[in-house]
Amino acid sequence: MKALQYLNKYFSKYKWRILLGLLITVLSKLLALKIPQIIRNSLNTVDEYKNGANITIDEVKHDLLINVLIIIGVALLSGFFTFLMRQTIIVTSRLIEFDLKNEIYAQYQRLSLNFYKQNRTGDLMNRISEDVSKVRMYVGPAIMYSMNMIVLFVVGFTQMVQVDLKLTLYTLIPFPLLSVSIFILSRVIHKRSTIVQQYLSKLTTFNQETFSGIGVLKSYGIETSIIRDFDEIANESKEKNIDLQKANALFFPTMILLIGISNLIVIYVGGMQYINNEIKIGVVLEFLLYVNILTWPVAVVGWVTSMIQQAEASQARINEFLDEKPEISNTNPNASEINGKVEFKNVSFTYDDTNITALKNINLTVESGETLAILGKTGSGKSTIIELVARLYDTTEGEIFLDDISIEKVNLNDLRNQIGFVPQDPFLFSDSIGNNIKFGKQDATEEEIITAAKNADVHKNIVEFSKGYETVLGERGVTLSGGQKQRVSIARAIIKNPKILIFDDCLSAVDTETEEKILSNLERVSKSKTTFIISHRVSSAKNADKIIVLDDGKIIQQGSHNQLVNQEGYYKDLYEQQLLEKEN
Ligand SMILES: Nc1ncnc2c1ncn2[C@@H]1O[C@H](COP(=O)(O)OP(=O)(O)OP(=O)(O)O)[C@@H](O)[C@H]1O
Repeated sequence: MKALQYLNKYFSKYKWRILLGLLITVLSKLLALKIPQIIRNSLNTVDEYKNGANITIDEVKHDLLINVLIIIGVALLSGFFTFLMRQTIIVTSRLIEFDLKNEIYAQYQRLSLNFYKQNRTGDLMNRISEDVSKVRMYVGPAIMYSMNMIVLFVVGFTQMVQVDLKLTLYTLIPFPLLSVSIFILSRVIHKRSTIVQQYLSKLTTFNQETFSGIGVLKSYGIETSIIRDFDEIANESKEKNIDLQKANALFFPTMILLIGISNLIVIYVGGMQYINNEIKIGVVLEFLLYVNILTWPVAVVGWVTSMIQQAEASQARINEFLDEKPEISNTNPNASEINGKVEFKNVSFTYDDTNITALKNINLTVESGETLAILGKTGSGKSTIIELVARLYDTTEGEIFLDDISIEKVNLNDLRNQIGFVPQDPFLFSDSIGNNIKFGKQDATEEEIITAAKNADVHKNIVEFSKGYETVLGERGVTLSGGQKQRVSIARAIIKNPKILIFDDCLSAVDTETEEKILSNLERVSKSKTTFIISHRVSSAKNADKIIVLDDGKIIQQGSHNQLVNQEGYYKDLYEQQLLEKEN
């Protein structure tokens, strides 16, 4: 129950609703437990009349009629209270479910990029949907049925004792046995439901990955082997579910058996007591009704216990993510003015998960408004440099300064707001092209969207679609080519009008002619902005104020285009090779 303590703050938030629910439950059960007493009195009256008591048949009929009317009234009122009980407690559980989902979602947004690299999307989705549903079963139905059970037991037991202590004790003989079986079975259920939950996550992750990579799967023609893999996981998941169901299924027969024994005890012991004139006949019927009223709450004990066990397992999984501290966090609550001068001083960086040192003792300065081009072989550390500028990671050694202030002391929101980032593999949302561009500036006008698209040289393509900027992209919409995606993504960065622009190899999918056009537009747009261009082409780098060449995380060359083409090395070789390709 430790993990579930996390929910106490929500119980405290909705305490009045829950208390009202509790009050209504007490009232409803008090009324339900009146019925056995009324029936006992009716039967006793009939029995007394039969045994020659001083009472007329009309008085008996009148008594019975009144009792029938009271029973109908009590049943109706008890039903109404039961309705209200569901309305208060189940509605509260939906409110807590809503709050918890929002809390998890907000935490997901806070967590750093590294967290997403270490955890699978399917797992993240499972915790916010499946696990939260399991927790809701605890805060709603489980609590409602527990309250129900406690009230019925406390009130029912008190009434039984008041009527006859000896018969009560006999009736309750099977109950200790019941508690022990519930304890043993609930432990088994807890273990098995944790395993079932893990398999569910595994299945969701598997599905999510296969659907995202469906193009690759089909092009490699490995559908059959994927179906086999799915079948294997689904089969294991099924086996674990069957194991859980076996334990669940044992509950009801155990309960029914023990309740049946109680009924037999009431008939036998109560019958004997009646013969010995210790009790009246109505009491036997009253006790049989009590046992049957208590049957339902006892029978659901198993179900409730398993709901609580599953909720405990799910909440523990949720807490794991809620307790996660974002690796990158804002340390400066005050606004930061950003001009765009970036300086790396002895910066080294090692990725935690792979232990790869991607950058080794980097020193460089990019003045505000300057353009830096970064070249180098694949895996040489180019993307890592700009990931550090955007503070997606913090340096392992050395320091990065933004306008002469340590980047870790700059307000993180202001930093990110002043960066227009075009990643290597652009991501577009399943929304219209216009909205995808507007993502960079929510209040952008139509004119601004068009200008940005023109600067990214994608306007012509967009207007060719019948719905123009309203064209919906994604799963059920139009699929853009790699080059078009890159250019929409560039338009999204430009429209933001940030102080720092970052282009991570984002012209790789366009031809050299389009590249030239975009670059000359960018030169105009990015005039007063600090710009980072990562590329494998000299054509993208040649106009930059500074160029650096990386190799294995180290800067091996730096200077302007003119300086580097006159220097033996990677840049000159690349330049000559690409010149040759162009001529051919
Ligand atoms: N998220 C990550 N976790 C662990 N290692 C990483 C991660 N990202 C990159 N690396 C490793 O760091 C090194 C530098 O990668 P980086 O992406 O910076 O290279 P790059 O020069 O941009 O390559 P490319 O031109 O292929 O994009 C590589 O060895 C890479 O495998």
